[in-house]
Amino acid sequence: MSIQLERTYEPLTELNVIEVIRELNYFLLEQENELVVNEIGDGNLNLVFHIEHPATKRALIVKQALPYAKVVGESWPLTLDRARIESEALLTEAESVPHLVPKVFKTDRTLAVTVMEDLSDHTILRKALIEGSTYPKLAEDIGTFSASTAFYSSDFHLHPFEKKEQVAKFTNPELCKITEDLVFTDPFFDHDTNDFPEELIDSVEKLWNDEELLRNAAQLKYSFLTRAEVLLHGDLHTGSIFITENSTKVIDPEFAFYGPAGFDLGHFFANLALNHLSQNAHAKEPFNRESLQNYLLETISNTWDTFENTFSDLWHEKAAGPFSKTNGVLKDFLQQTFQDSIGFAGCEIIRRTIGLAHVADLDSIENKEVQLYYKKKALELGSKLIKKRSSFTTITQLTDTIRGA
Ligand SMILES: Nc1ncnc2c1ncn2[C@@H]1O[C@H](COP(=O)(O)OP(=O)(O)O)[C@@H](O)[C@H]1O
Ligand SMILES: CSC[C@H]1O[C@H](OP(=O)(O)O)[C@H](O)[C@@H]1O
Repeated sequence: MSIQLERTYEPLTELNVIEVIRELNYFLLEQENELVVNEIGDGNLNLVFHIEHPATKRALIVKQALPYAKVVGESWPLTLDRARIESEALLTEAESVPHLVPKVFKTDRTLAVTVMEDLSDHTILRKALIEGSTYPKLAEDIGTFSASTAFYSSDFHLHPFEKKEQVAKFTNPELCKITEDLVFTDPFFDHDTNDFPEELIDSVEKLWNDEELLRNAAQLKYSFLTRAEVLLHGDLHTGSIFITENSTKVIDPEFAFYGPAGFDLGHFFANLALNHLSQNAHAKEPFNRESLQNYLLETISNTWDTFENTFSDLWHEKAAGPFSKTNGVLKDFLQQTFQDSIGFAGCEIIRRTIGLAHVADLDSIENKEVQLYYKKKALELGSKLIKKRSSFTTITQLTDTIRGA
Protein backbone atom coordinates (compact mmCIF):
# COMPACT_ATOMS: atom_id res chain seq x y z
CA MET A 1 0.00 0.00 0.00
CA SER A 2 1.33 3.49 -0.67
CA ILE A 3 0.20 6.90 0.49
CA GLN A 4 0.54 10.35 -1.04
CA LEU A 5 3.12 12.00 1.17
CA GLU A 6 3.21 15.78 1.65
CA ARG A 7 -0.26 16.20 0.04
CA THR A 8 -3.01 15.43 2.49
CA TYR A 9 -3.24 14.28 6.05
CA GLU A 10 -4.26 10.73 6.80
CA PRO A 11 -3.72 8.59 9.87
CA LEU A 12 -0.79 6.23 9.37
CA THR A 13 -1.05 2.49 9.86
CA GLU A 14 1.48 -0.23 10.62
CA LEU A 15 1.30 -1.06 6.90
CA ASN A 16 2.19 2.33 5.42
CA VAL A 17 4.24 4.12 8.09
CA ILE A 18 7.51 2.99 6.47
CA GLU A 19 6.77 5.37 3.57
CA VAL A 20 7.33 8.27 5.95
CA ILE A 21 10.86 7.26 6.92
CA ARG A 22 12.13 5.92 3.57
CA GLU A 23 13.84 9.17 2.58
CA LEU A 24 15.87 9.17 5.82
CA ASN A 25 17.80 6.12 4.57
CA TYR A 26 17.94 4.99 8.19
CA PHE A 27 17.20 1.43 7.13
CA LEU A 28 18.64 0.00 3.92
CA LEU A 29 16.05 -0.49 1.18
CA GLU A 30 16.75 -4.24 1.09
CA GLN A 31 15.97 -4.43 4.83
CA GLU A 32 12.49 -2.96 4.40
CA ASN A 33 10.55 -6.19 4.16
CA GLU A 34 12.24 -7.38 7.37
CA LEU A 35 11.16 -4.37 9.43
CA VAL A 36 8.84 -5.04 12.36
CA VAL A 37 6.31 -2.29 12.99
CA ASN A 38 4.18 -1.92 16.12
CA GLU A 39 1.86 0.85 17.24
CA ILE A 40 2.85 1.28 20.90
CA GLY A 41 1.10 4.53 21.89
CA ASP A 42 -0.30 4.31 25.41
CA GLY A 43 -0.82 8.05 25.95
CA ASN A 44 -4.08 9.97 25.77
CA LEU A 45 -3.61 11.67 22.44
CA ASN A 46 -1.42 10.25 19.67
CA LEU A 47 -0.24 7.30 17.60
CA VAL A 48 3.31 6.08 18.26
CA PHE A 49 4.90 3.58 15.86
CA HIS A 50 8.02 1.61 16.74
CA ILE A 51 9.88 0.44 13.64
CA GLU A 52 12.72 -2.02 14.11
CA HIS A 53 15.08 -4.06 12.01
CA PRO A 54 15.39 -7.12 14.30
CA ALA A 55 18.73 -8.38 12.96
CA THR A 56 20.59 -5.09 13.50
CA LYS A 57 18.33 -3.79 16.33
CA ARG A 58 18.24 -0.39 14.59
CA ALA A 59 14.93 1.29 15.38
CA LEU A 60 13.02 4.54 14.98
CA ILE A 61 9.90 6.09 16.45
CA VAL A 62 7.23 7.76 14.30
CA LYS A 63 4.76 9.78 16.38
CA GLN A 64 1.64 11.07 14.64
CA ALA A 65 -1.06 13.38 15.96
CA LEU A 66 -4.65 12.37 15.26
CA PRO A 67 -7.20 15.11 14.49
CA TYR A 68 -8.91 14.27 17.77
CA ALA A 69 -7.96 13.20 21.33
CA LYS A 70 -7.38 9.44 21.09
CA VAL A 71 -8.58 8.81 24.65
CA VAL A 72 -12.07 10.21 23.91
CA GLY A 73 -12.42 9.72 20.15
CA GLU A 74 -13.62 11.82 17.21
CA SER A 75 -16.12 13.69 19.37
CA TRP A 76 -13.15 15.64 20.82
CA PRO A 77 -11.47 17.30 17.79
CA LEU A 78 -7.94 18.50 18.45
CA THR A 79 -5.51 20.50 16.34
CA LEU A 80 -2.82 18.70 14.35
CA ASP A 81 -0.60 21.72 15.00
CA ARG A 82 0.40 20.04 18.27
CA ALA A 83 2.79 17.86 16.25
CA ARG A 84 4.56 20.99 14.98
CA ILE A 85 4.73 22.35 18.53
CA GLU A 86 6.18 19.05 19.79
CA SER A 87 8.88 18.95 17.10
CA GLU A 88 9.77 22.63 17.54
CA ALA A 89 9.93 22.24 21.32
CA LEU A 90 12.22 19.20 21.09
CA LEU A 91 14.51 21.08 18.70
CA THR A 92 14.55 24.20 20.90
CA GLU A 93 15.22 22.15 24.05
CA ALA A 94 18.04 20.35 22.23
CA GLU A 95 19.84 23.69 21.76
CA SER A 96 20.51 23.89 25.51
CA VAL A 97 20.08 20.31 26.82
CA PRO A 98 20.63 17.92 23.87
CA HIS A 99 21.42 15.02 26.23
CA LEU A 100 17.99 15.29 27.91
CA VAL A 101 15.64 14.98 24.91
CA PRO A 102 15.18 12.47 22.06
CA LYS A 103 16.85 13.38 18.76
CA VAL A 104 14.42 14.54 16.07
CA PHE A 105 15.19 13.12 12.61
CA LYS A 106 12.27 14.50 10.63
CA THR A 107 9.16 16.63 10.98
CA ASP A 108 6.27 16.41 8.52
CA ARG A 109 3.68 19.11 9.12
CA THR A 110 1.12 17.78 6.65
CA LEU A 111 1.10 14.34 8.20
CA ALA A 112 1.52 15.82 11.72
CA VAL A 113 4.47 13.51 12.22
CA THR A 114 7.70 13.60 14.23
CA VAL A 115 10.32 10.94 13.53
CA MET A 116 12.62 10.56 16.50
CA GLU A 117 15.21 8.49 18.32
CA ASP A 118 13.96 5.19 19.73
CA LEU A 119 14.25 5.16 23.52
CA SER A 120 12.92 1.66 24.11
CA ASP A 121 15.95 0.85 26.25
CA HIS A 122 14.57 3.43 28.73
CA THR A 123 11.63 2.96 31.11
CA ILE A 124 8.77 5.36 31.69
CA LEU A 125 9.52 6.93 35.08
CA ARG A 126 5.98 6.57 36.48
CA LYS A 127 6.03 2.80 35.98
CA ALA A 128 9.53 2.51 37.43
CA LEU A 129 8.66 4.54 40.52
CA ILE A 130 5.50 2.53 41.18
CA GLU A 131 7.66 -0.60 41.05
CA GLY A 132 10.05 0.95 43.58
CA SER A 133 13.03 1.83 41.37
CA THR A 134 15.18 4.85 42.13
CA TYR A 135 17.42 6.88 39.81
CA PRO A 136 20.35 8.90 41.19
CA LYS A 137 20.56 11.39 38.29
CA LEU A 138 16.85 12.20 38.05
CA ALA A 139 16.86 15.34 40.20
CA GLU A 140 19.96 16.83 38.62
CA ASP A 141 18.66 16.11 35.11
CA ILE A 142 15.17 17.54 35.61
CA GLY A 143 16.51 20.56 37.53
CA THR A 144 18.99 21.20 34.68
CA PHE A 145 16.31 20.66 32.01
CA SER A 146 13.91 23.11 33.65
CA ALA A 147 16.47 25.78 34.47
CA SER A 148 18.24 25.73 31.09
CA THR A 149 15.12 25.68 28.93
CA ALA A 150 13.64 28.42 31.13
CA PHE A 151 16.66 30.72 31.13
CA TYR A 152 17.49 30.46 27.43
CA SER A 153 13.88 31.11 26.40
CA SER A 154 13.34 34.04 28.77
CA ASP A 155 13.61 37.81 28.46
CA PHE A 156 16.70 37.52 30.68
CA HIS A 157 18.51 35.99 27.70
CA LEU A 158 16.66 36.76 24.46
CA HIS A 159 16.31 40.08 22.68
CA PRO A 160 12.70 41.29 23.16
CA PHE A 161 11.94 40.88 19.44
CA GLU A 162 13.25 37.31 19.43
CA LYS A 163 11.40 36.49 22.65
CA LYS A 164 8.12 37.67 21.12
CA GLU A 165 8.79 35.65 17.97
CA GLN A 166 9.26 32.60 20.16
CA VAL A 167 6.05 33.33 22.08
CA ALA A 168 4.20 33.51 18.74
CA LYS A 169 5.81 30.26 17.51
CA PHE A 170 4.76 28.42 20.66
CA THR A 171 1.24 29.80 20.86
CA ASN A 172 -0.71 26.63 21.56
CA PRO A 173 -4.31 27.64 22.29
CA GLU A 174 -6.07 24.27 21.99
CA LEU A 175 -3.65 22.34 24.16
CA CYS A 176 -3.49 25.17 26.70
CA LYS A 177 -7.32 25.11 26.80
CA ILE A 178 -7.15 21.44 27.81
CA THR A 179 -4.95 22.41 30.77
CA GLU A 180 -7.06 25.47 31.57
CA ASP A 181 -10.12 23.20 31.77
CA LEU A 182 -8.79 19.90 33.11
CA VAL A 183 -6.19 21.24 35.55
CA PHE A 184 -7.41 24.71 36.55
CA THR A 185 -11.20 24.62 36.28
CA ASP A 186 -13.23 21.41 36.11
CA PRO A 187 -11.90 19.73 39.30
CA PHE A 188 -12.94 22.80 41.32
CA PHE A 189 -16.57 22.58 40.18
CA ASP A 190 -19.21 19.91 39.67
CA HIS A 191 -18.23 19.27 36.05
CA ASP A 192 -19.01 16.23 33.91
CA THR A 193 -15.35 15.64 32.99
CA ASN A 194 -14.58 14.83 36.63
CA ASP A 195 -14.09 11.21 37.53
CA PHE A 196 -14.00 9.95 41.12
CA PRO A 197 -15.60 7.20 43.21
CA GLU A 198 -18.83 8.27 44.90
CA GLU A 199 -17.36 7.51 48.32
CA LEU A 200 -15.12 10.55 47.78
CA ILE A 201 -18.02 12.97 47.40
CA ASP A 202 -17.75 14.53 50.89
CA SER A 203 -14.08 15.38 50.37
CA VAL A 204 -14.77 16.67 46.87
CA GLU A 205 -17.69 18.85 47.96
CA LYS A 206 -15.47 20.29 50.66
CA LEU A 207 -13.16 21.52 47.89
CA TRP A 208 -16.01 22.87 45.78
CA ASN A 209 -17.34 24.84 48.77
CA ASP A 210 -13.97 26.21 49.89
CA GLU A 211 -14.03 29.87 48.78
CA GLU A 212 -10.41 30.43 49.81
CA LEU A 213 -9.31 27.48 47.67
CA LEU A 214 -11.34 28.65 44.66
CA ARG A 215 -9.93 32.15 44.93
CA ASN A 216 -6.36 30.82 45.00
CA ALA A 217 -7.03 28.39 42.15
CA ALA A 218 -8.35 31.34 40.13
CA GLN A 219 -5.10 33.25 40.79
CA LEU A 220 -3.04 30.30 39.57
CA LYS A 221 -5.21 29.87 36.48
CA TYR A 222 -4.82 33.57 35.71
CA SER A 223 -1.04 33.24 35.97
CA PHE A 224 -1.17 30.30 33.56
CA LEU A 225 -3.30 32.31 31.13
CA THR A 226 -1.29 35.52 31.17
CA ARG A 227 2.35 35.16 32.23
CA ALA A 228 4.40 34.33 29.11
CA GLU A 229 7.72 34.07 30.97
CA VAL A 230 9.55 31.02 29.63
CA LEU A 231 9.12 28.12 27.23
CA LEU A 232 7.52 25.30 29.20
CA HIS A 233 7.22 21.62 28.46
CA GLY A 234 3.61 22.05 29.53
CA ASP A 235 2.92 18.51 30.80
CA LEU A 236 6.01 17.45 32.77
CA HIS A 237 4.58 14.48 34.64
CA THR A 238 6.42 11.22 35.35
CA GLY A 239 4.80 9.62 32.25
CA SER A 240 6.68 12.20 30.12
CA ILE A 241 10.10 11.10 31.39
CA PHE A 242 12.07 8.14 30.03
CA ILE A 243 14.84 6.93 32.32
CA THR A 244 17.72 4.51 32.86
CA GLU A 245 20.42 4.47 35.52
CA ASN A 246 22.58 6.79 33.38
CA SER A 247 20.17 8.66 31.16
CA THR A 248 17.07 10.84 31.45
CA LYS A 249 15.01 11.92 28.42
CA VAL A 250 12.07 14.29 28.58
CA ILE A 251 9.51 13.36 25.89
CA ASP A 252 6.09 14.50 24.69
CA PRO A 253 6.23 18.34 24.78
CA GLU A 254 3.09 18.82 22.66
CA PHE A 255 1.64 21.07 25.41
CA ALA A 256 4.67 23.41 25.14
CA PHE A 257 3.93 27.13 25.37
CA TYR A 258 5.21 30.29 27.06
CA GLY A 259 3.97 30.39 30.64
CA PRO A 260 4.96 30.94 34.27
CA ALA A 261 8.39 29.47 35.10
CA GLY A 262 7.13 27.42 38.06
CA PHE A 263 4.60 25.41 36.09
CA ASP A 264 6.76 22.46 34.92
CA LEU A 265 8.48 22.17 38.31
CA GLY A 266 5.07 22.12 39.99
CA HIS A 267 3.85 19.26 37.80
CA PHE A 268 7.00 17.27 38.45
CA PHE A 269 6.79 17.83 42.24
CA ALA A 270 3.09 16.88 42.20
CA ASN A 271 3.68 13.59 40.44
CA LEU A 272 6.49 12.69 42.86
CA ALA A 273 4.23 13.65 45.77
CA LEU A 274 1.46 11.40 44.41
CA ASN A 275 3.93 8.55 44.15
CA HIS A 276 5.11 9.29 47.70
CA LEU A 277 1.54 8.96 48.98
CA SER A 278 0.90 5.81 46.97
CA GLN A 279 4.04 4.09 48.30
CA ASN A 280 2.23 3.80 51.66
CA ALA A 281 0.20 1.15 49.86
CA HIS A 282 2.62 -0.14 47.19
CA ALA A 283 5.78 -0.67 49.24
CA LYS A 284 5.37 -3.83 51.26
CA GLU A 285 8.31 -3.64 53.68
CA PRO A 286 8.45 -0.66 56.08
CA PHE A 287 12.20 -0.21 55.52
CA ASN A 288 11.77 -0.27 51.78
CA ARG A 289 8.87 2.20 51.99
CA GLU A 290 10.85 4.64 54.09
CA SER A 291 13.86 4.61 51.82
CA LEU A 292 11.70 5.01 48.69
CA GLN A 293 9.79 7.89 50.23
CA ASN A 294 13.03 9.54 51.37
CA TYR A 295 14.35 9.17 47.82
CA LEU A 296 11.23 10.89 46.41
CA LEU A 297 11.53 13.80 48.84
CA GLU A 298 15.27 14.14 48.20
CA THR A 299 14.51 14.18 44.48
CA ILE A 300 12.06 17.07 44.96
CA SER A 301 14.58 18.92 47.10
CA ASN A 302 17.57 18.30 44.81
CA THR A 303 15.54 19.21 41.72
CA TRP A 304 14.72 22.59 43.22
CA ASP A 305 18.33 23.15 44.34
CA THR A 306 19.63 22.26 40.88
CA PHE A 307 17.05 24.52 39.26
CA GLU A 308 17.98 27.42 41.56
CA ASN A 309 21.75 26.95 41.15
CA THR A 310 21.70 26.37 37.40
CA PHE A 311 19.36 29.28 36.73
CA SER A 312 21.45 31.55 39.00
CA ASP A 313 24.72 30.53 37.30
CA LEU A 314 23.23 31.22 33.87
CA TRP A 315 21.91 34.55 35.12
CA HIS A 316 25.30 35.63 36.51
CA GLU A 317 27.12 34.52 33.36
CA LYS A 318 24.71 35.61 30.68
CA ALA A 319 21.82 37.79 31.79
CA ALA A 320 21.70 41.05 29.90
CA GLY A 321 19.65 44.18 30.48
CA PRO A 322 19.77 47.13 32.87
CA PHE A 323 18.45 45.26 35.93
CA SER A 324 20.61 42.15 35.65
CA LYS A 325 23.07 43.46 38.28
CA THR A 326 20.40 44.97 40.53
CA ASN A 327 20.30 43.36 43.96
CA GLY A 328 17.27 41.20 44.60
CA VAL A 329 15.96 40.90 41.03
CA LEU A 330 17.07 37.29 40.60
CA LYS A 331 16.02 36.46 44.18
CA ASP A 332 12.50 37.83 43.58
CA PHE A 333 12.15 35.83 40.35
CA LEU A 334 13.27 32.62 42.06
CA GLN A 335 10.97 33.13 45.04
CA GLN A 336 7.97 33.78 42.79
CA THR A 337 8.85 30.70 40.71
CA PHE A 338 9.20 28.57 43.85
CA GLN A 339 5.87 29.62 45.36
CA ASP A 340 4.10 29.31 42.02
CA SER A 341 5.48 25.78 41.63
CA ILE A 342 3.89 24.81 44.94
CA GLY A 343 0.49 26.17 43.90
CA PHE A 344 0.69 24.50 40.48
CA ALA A 345 1.67 21.25 42.20
CA GLY A 346 -1.50 21.50 44.29
CA CYS A 347 -3.67 21.91 41.18
CA GLU A 348 -2.00 18.93 39.47
CA ILE A 349 -2.45 16.75 42.58
CA ILE A 350 -6.15 17.55 42.76
CA ARG A 351 -6.85 17.04 39.06
CA ARG A 352 -4.95 13.72 38.97
CA THR A 353 -7.17 12.54 41.85
CA ILE A 354 -10.66 13.65 40.79
CA GLY A 355 -10.32 15.04 37.25
CA LEU A 356 -10.50 13.38 33.83
CA ALA A 357 -6.89 12.13 33.65
CA HIS A 358 -5.77 10.07 36.64
CA VAL A 359 -2.40 8.56 37.57
CA ALA A 360 -1.66 4.86 37.95
CA ASP A 361 0.21 5.59 41.19
CA LEU A 362 -3.10 6.05 43.05
CA ASP A 363 -5.48 4.15 40.77
CA SER A 364 -3.43 0.94 40.90
CA ILE A 365 -3.75 0.63 44.69
CA GLU A 366 -5.64 -2.64 44.77
CA ASN A 367 -7.49 -2.33 48.08
CA LYS A 368 -10.30 0.14 47.29
CA GLU A 369 -10.61 1.45 50.85
CA VAL A 370 -6.90 2.09 51.05
CA GLN A 371 -7.04 3.77 47.64
CA LEU A 372 -9.86 6.00 48.86
CA TYR A 373 -7.93 6.88 51.99
CA TYR A 374 -4.90 8.08 50.01
CA LYS A 375 -7.09 9.93 47.51
CA LYS A 376 -8.56 11.90 50.41
CA LYS A 377 -5.02 12.61 51.62
CA ALA A 378 -4.08 13.77 48.13
CA LEU A 379 -7.00 16.22 48.04
CA GLU A 380 -6.03 17.63 51.44
CA LEU A 381 -2.40 17.99 50.35
CA GLY A 382 -3.32 19.65 47.04
CA SER A 383 -5.65 22.08 48.75
CA LYS A 384 -3.04 23.03 51.36
CA LEU A 385 -0.35 23.63 48.71
CA ILE A 386 -2.65 25.89 46.71
CA LYS A 387 -3.85 27.96 49.66
CA LYS A 388 -0.59 28.21 51.62
CA ARG A 389 1.92 28.50 48.76
CA SER A 390 2.95 32.07 49.71
CA SER A 391 4.02 30.93 53.18
CA PHE A 392 6.62 28.48 51.79
CA THR A 393 10.12 29.93 51.80
CA THR A 394 12.30 26.79 51.78
CA ILE A 395 12.14 23.51 49.90
CA THR A 396 12.30 21.67 53.24
CA GLN A 397 8.91 23.16 54.13
CA LEU A 398 7.51 21.57 50.98
CA THR A 399 9.08 18.15 51.57
CA ASP A 400 7.98 18.22 55.24
CA THR A 401 4.42 19.00 54.14
CA ILE A 402 4.42 16.09 51.67
CA ARG A 403 5.94 13.77 54.30
CA GLY A 404 3.20 14.77 56.74
CA ALA A 405 0.33 14.30 54.26
N1 LIG B 1 11.07 8.13 21.55
C1 LIG B 1 10.41 7.06 22.00
N2 LIG B 1 11.02 5.86 22.09
C2 LIG B 1 10.36 4.76 22.54
N3 LIG B 1 9.07 4.77 22.92
C3 LIG B 1 8.40 5.95 22.87
C4 LIG B 1 9.03 7.14 22.41
N4 LIG B 1 8.13 8.14 22.48
C5 LIG B 1 7.00 7.59 22.95
N5 LIG B 1 7.16 6.28 23.20
C6 LIG B 1 6.16 5.34 23.75
O1 LIG B 1 4.86 5.79 23.40
C7 LIG B 1 4.13 6.11 24.59
C8 LIG B 1 3.25 7.33 24.34
O2 LIG B 1 4.11 8.41 23.98
P1 LIG B 1 3.73 9.91 24.35
O3 LIG B 1 4.70 10.80 23.66
O4 LIG B 1 3.63 10.04 25.83
O5 LIG B 1 2.28 9.98 23.67
P2 LIG B 1 1.00 10.89 23.98
O6 LIG B 1 1.34 12.24 23.42
O7 LIG B 1 -0.12 10.23 23.26
O8 LIG B 1 0.84 10.93 25.48
C9 LIG B 1 5.17 6.32 25.69
O9 LIG B 1 4.62 6.04 26.95
C10 LIG B 1 6.21 5.32 25.27
O10 LIG B 1 5.86 4.03 25.71
C1 LIG C 1 -7.56 14.44 27.01
S1 LIG C 1 -5.98 14.93 27.41
C2 LIG C 1 -5.83 14.50 29.13
C3 LIG C 1 -4.44 14.67 29.60
O1 LIG C 1 -3.59 13.86 28.78
C4 LIG C 1 -2.34 14.53 28.61
O2 LIG C 1 -1.34 13.68 29.03
P1 LIG C 1 -0.57 12.62 28.13
O3 LIG C 1 -0.66 13.06 26.68
O4 LIG C 1 0.82 12.67 28.64
O5 LIG C 1 -1.21 11.30 28.39
C5 LIG C 1 -2.41 15.79 29.46
O6 LIG C 1 -1.88 15.60 30.75
C6 LIG C 1 -3.88 16.07 29.50
O7 LIG C 1 -4.28 16.90 30.58
